[in-house]
Amino acid sequence: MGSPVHRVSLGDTWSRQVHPDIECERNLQSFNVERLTNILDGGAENTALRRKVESIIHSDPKCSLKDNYFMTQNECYEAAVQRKFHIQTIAKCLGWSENSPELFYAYRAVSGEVALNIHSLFLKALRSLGSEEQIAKWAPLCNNFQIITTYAQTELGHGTYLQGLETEATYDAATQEFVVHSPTMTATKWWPGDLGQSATHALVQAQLICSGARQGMHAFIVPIRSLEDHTPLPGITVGDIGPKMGFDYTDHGFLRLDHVRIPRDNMLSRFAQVLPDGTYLKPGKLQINYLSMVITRVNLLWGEVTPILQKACVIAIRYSVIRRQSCLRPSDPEAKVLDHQTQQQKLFPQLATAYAFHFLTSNLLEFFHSSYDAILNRDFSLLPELHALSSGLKAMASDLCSWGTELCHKACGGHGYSKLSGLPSLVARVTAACTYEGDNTVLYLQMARFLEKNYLQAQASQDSTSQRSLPQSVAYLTAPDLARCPAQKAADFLHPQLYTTAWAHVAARLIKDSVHHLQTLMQSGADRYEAWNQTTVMHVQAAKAHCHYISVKNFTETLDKLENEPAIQQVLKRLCDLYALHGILTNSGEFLHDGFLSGAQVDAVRTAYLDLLPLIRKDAILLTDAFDFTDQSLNSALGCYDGNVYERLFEWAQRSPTNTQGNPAYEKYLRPLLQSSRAKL
Ligand SMILES: CCCCCCCCCCCCCCCC(=O)SCCNC(=O)CCNC(=O)[C@H](O)C(C)(C)COP(=O)(O)OP(=O)(O)OC[C@H]1O[C@@H](n2cnc3c(N)ncnc32)[C@H](O)[C@@H]1OP(=O)(O)O
Ligand SMILES: Cc1cc2nc3c(=O)[nH]c(=O)nc-3n(C[C@H](O)[C@H](O)[C@H](O)COP(=O)(O)OP(=O)(O)OC[C@H]3O[C@@H](n4cnc5c(N)ncnc54)[C@H](O)[C@@H]3O)c2cc1C
Repeated sequence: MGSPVHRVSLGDTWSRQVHPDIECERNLQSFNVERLTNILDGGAENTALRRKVESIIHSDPKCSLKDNYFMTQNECYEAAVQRKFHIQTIAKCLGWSENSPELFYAYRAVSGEVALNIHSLFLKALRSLGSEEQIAKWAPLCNNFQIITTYAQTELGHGTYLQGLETEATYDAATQEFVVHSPTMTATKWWPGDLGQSATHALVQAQLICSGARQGMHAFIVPIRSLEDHTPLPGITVGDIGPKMGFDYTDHGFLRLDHVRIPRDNMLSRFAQVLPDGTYLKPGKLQINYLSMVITRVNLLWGEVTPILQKACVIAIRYSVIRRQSCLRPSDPEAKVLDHQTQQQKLFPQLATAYAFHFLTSNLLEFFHSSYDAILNRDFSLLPELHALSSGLKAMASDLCSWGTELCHKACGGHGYSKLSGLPSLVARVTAACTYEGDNTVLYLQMARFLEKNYLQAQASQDSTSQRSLPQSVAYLTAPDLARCPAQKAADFLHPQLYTTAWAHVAARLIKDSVHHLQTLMQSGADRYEAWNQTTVMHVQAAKAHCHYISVKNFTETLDKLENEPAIQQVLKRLCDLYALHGILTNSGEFLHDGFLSGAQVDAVRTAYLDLLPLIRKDAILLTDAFDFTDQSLNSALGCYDGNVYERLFEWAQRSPTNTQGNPAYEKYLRPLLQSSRAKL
């Protein structure tokens, strides 16, 4: 069993007791929390390893997140570099390698708040786009931090439309070099993380120009700062882009290149090559150069986006059993706010989503691992499905995690607005995920294009004798469809088969409608481009419904695998039911539209949904404990395991420099103001 000592980890001398209002929530365990933690970790041995790593990291004060909330942007950055440095030192001592679970757990322990995150993204890009020789040359330099790297793709003028990138890499056969150049102001690289103050090398995505022909976006390794004294190299203008909504600990930067020469070998050449004489060997499809984005989208969902919502749920739900407000009946003591039905209705769908996305992203990661090696070896058969899934699910997960984290912050009332709750920084961080690594609308549209193609293929194979099977995630497009939902009472909506089929029905209808609308516009004379733009709102809706279907189906399949864990299966089934039904209620128009559900059936969904809330309420704290975040990684005065919210909030506020530095405005403005009014008293 994980001892509570592990979780009561802040070690505050005044906090020896767990608050009785949270302690009583843990008295009646309807399932084994430790076992659920093991399932979430992918095995008891992983839980043990994670806790071992956490105790190493937390025992080093240099890795602490304490007082982060009182720092300026520069102080945050410096502290994040210090944490990175110390984690690397520990990793070196203990032999934790680049992609080891130990390093992943170490970053989780410090909530990912380290500098040089994009350095790892560079490595992932190198491993996917670089030749074996290039990997052998550059990876060890990165791993040993002999160089610090960034991924410089986005420009002032373009982030989404990669074909519009303006940075040029022109091959000079006479010297066998590329000349990398920013021809315009808008070609300036803008946003790359670790670029502002840290990186010595950038992976610059630029338009390859070879023998006068433009060949599209390719990746080039460009040295940008001296390895001697860190000053910008000739031809390089580099700096920080200034204050942002969040991510203070990351130095997002800008970069201008003035005819910077790099050797021919610095173009990553797993899929495309320029020979010494300037002959260009095509990679097949240009978009294979986008592979590193697929990898990053999948990894970010697992390592960044989903854990943020999980943490927000832990903080808001723990706080909601300590916070008391109003009496449910006049004679009662004040109620825990979590006992208000509306509070449950705010928080439990977020908790259900956090679990749904944990299992969903874990599955996506598995699909990624099973197809990645084949892709590297130029078998691209699974790439379209992987690209569509990683795009669509990135968009859905970051949208819903962002929405849910914001809701958790609002559900904590005034204290949720304090940075000391930990929630504002989580909101700021997860909001960025809706934009970075591809704007969500744009990514939904990538998924929609895949859906359109497969829908048309499904239609074609129905009309012909040759049946070509569809990718697994869209196989339902050929399955028989019910026109009406057979449910007769609320309890019928608690059958996973029933609500999964309902989601499949809605997704298939929206895909069909969007494709038909597109075709109708084209038949009436619009060209494909115009017709596509006129139907993109419908395509996004269809892609969202499809992603929702995938997530519901995945959650139900996860439950099926838990047959040997009946208590855990039962508690997770409630979350799965809630996730699916919440989705139906918030999109009820789509289910009513063609009469698949009647008004009475939507009422029955609502009844089933509301009946789930008190059942989940009993287990709510245990379900948040099961995520097993340490207090240090939560870094929240509201969310600690022991529930001593008010004492901690008060104590942390005392540490604000504002309380010790004196008030410079007093002498200059307040005193004169007060004194001028005193004369009139
Ligand atoms: C890591 C560990 C975590 C731990 C915790 C760390 C802390 C966490 C810190 C936060 C870290 C933030 C890190 C942010 C780092 C950035 O933000 S880096 C910059 C990311 N930028 C983007 O994502 C740009 C988005 N834009 C795009 O991807 C492309 O421009 C678009 C939207 C796909 C369009 O491209 P296009 O060339 O116009 O292509 P398009 O005509 O749409 O499609 C042509 C074909 O290519 C296919 N295609 C398009 N893209 C792809 C692709 N990627 N693959 C395969 N096929 C593709 C299409 O499906 C289509 O196929 P067909 O239909 O023809 O069969
Ligand atoms: C915190 C953070 C970290 C980042 N880190 C990096 C990094 O390390 N390296 C890097 O290179 N970049 C990085 N970026 C940049 C990021 O990848 C881009 O901002 C992102 O890809 C979105 O592109 P954009 O800014 O050009 O948005 P735009 O495309 O200009 O989006 C503006 C609006 O236009 C809409 N739009 C654009 N195109 C279409 C279309 N085809 N169809 C419909 N609607 C459209 C969008 O939906 C959006 O509403 C980072 C950004 C942030 C915020």
